[in-house]
Amino acid sequence: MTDVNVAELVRQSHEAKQKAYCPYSNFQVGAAVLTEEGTIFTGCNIENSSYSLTICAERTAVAKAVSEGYTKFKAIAVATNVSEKYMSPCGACRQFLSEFTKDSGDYDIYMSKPDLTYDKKKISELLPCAFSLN
Ligand SMILES: O=c1ccn([C@H]2C[C@H](O)[C@@H](CO)O2)c(=O)[nH]1
Ligand SMILES: [Zn+2]
Repeated sequence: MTDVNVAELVRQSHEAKQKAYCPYSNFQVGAAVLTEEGTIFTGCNIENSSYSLTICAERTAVAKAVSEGYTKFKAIAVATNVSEKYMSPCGACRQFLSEFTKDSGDYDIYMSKPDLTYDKKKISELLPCAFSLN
């Protein structure tokens, strides 16, 4: 079991934000997910000219982790350039992140501002009554 270095996870989410492919919204988002084993996977939002095909940063990071064989998460950090409030994930991402509470337990999400301050919540706080087949 790995301890969470929150400052490092938040820092990596902001670094990932720089890779955002967002020519339509110019709204950069980064994410960094920490696995139970201690590996960090990062991701950014990836937009598309067919707008609805856009992939959010949170899902990019989790897809990278899962496709490398990691499904147990301790925490995920999300970064934007918004300094007025802590931005929380969209509904689709909340459901996507909830899926992995089955393997991980109810893990933490750190929503952060550009100054690297953050708000911590549980995935279940963001999406109570998540859809689940079991
Ligand atoms: O949870 C979210 C919500 C939005 N976005 C991205 C999608 C789009 O590229 C931009 C503006 O909505 O932000 C994310 O990456 N994560
Ligand atoms: Zn999303």
